[in-house]
Amino acid sequence: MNNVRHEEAKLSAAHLQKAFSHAIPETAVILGSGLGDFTKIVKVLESISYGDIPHFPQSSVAGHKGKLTIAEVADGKNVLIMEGRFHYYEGYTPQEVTFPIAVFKELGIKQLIVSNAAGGCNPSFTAGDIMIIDDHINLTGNHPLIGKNDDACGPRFLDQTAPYSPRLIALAESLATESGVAPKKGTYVKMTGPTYETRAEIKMVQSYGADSVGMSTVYEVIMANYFGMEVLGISCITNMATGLAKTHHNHAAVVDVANSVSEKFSKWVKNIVVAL
Ligand SMILES: O=P(O)(O)O[C@@H]1C[C@H](O)[C@@H](CO)O1
Ligand code: HPA
Repeated sequence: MNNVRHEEAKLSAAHLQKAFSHAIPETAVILGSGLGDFTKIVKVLESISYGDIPHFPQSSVAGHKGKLTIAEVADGKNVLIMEGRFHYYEGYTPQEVTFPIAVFKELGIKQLIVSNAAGGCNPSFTAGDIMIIDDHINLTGNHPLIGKNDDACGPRFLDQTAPYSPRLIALAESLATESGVAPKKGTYVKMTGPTYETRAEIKMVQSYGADSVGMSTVYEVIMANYFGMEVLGISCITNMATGLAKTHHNHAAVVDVANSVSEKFSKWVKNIVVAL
């Protein structure tokens, strides 16, 4: 089996190009759990439900709306927004999780801003912090590029020296203060979920250098790297990770904290998109 569902991605992209009345922007944003309020500070132009896009998977997680939206961030500057993503723990294969990225490639997306809700593993963090992802660890035991490689799509052996664009990180940092954020920077570890981690697992990932831990993002970033997109990754630290937190975890609390930082996160991301 091919690692990229190229023909299906082409069909989805062709459908979207016809269905959207606006031109497809060059920048896309994936909104993590509870970060959907980004659409409230931009001018939404039009949306298409995932269910109406051929071959697209469906979102099943609270805090993930399940539509693809074109919005205006400034005069003449639009962005494509994925309101909800797909997770490995939902039963999707890594190829299904990253299918939207293959569609983005067909749509001509050049920059991808990917966000998530995550647990903080770095003891200097607190819930409500925002972290620029500057590296990641894939601890899932699976990988979206496994399968027969089509060299026309991307290389068989993909370099991962800088999965997150130094240019976009510098841009995000330069716009932080005026956007009202003081971002941390660090390494995001992707576990499969759907359980939150045990105390021992968090000790293990801390020893690996993890600053945040979550259940998404990395497959999407690998696929975007494969297609040569520039990637910016942002974790919203919704809770301190297991063993560092004073309370037990639950998804409603994760979404609540993400909602509470959503305003400054959104302002920052909007400023970044405008500056691109
Ligand atoms: O989609 P993201 O990574 O933002 O969502 C996180 C990980 C799980 O889906 C969920 C756990 O609360 O939030
Ligand atoms: N662990 C994994 N995923 C998460 C967490 C966490 O503590 N918080 C939000 N998403």
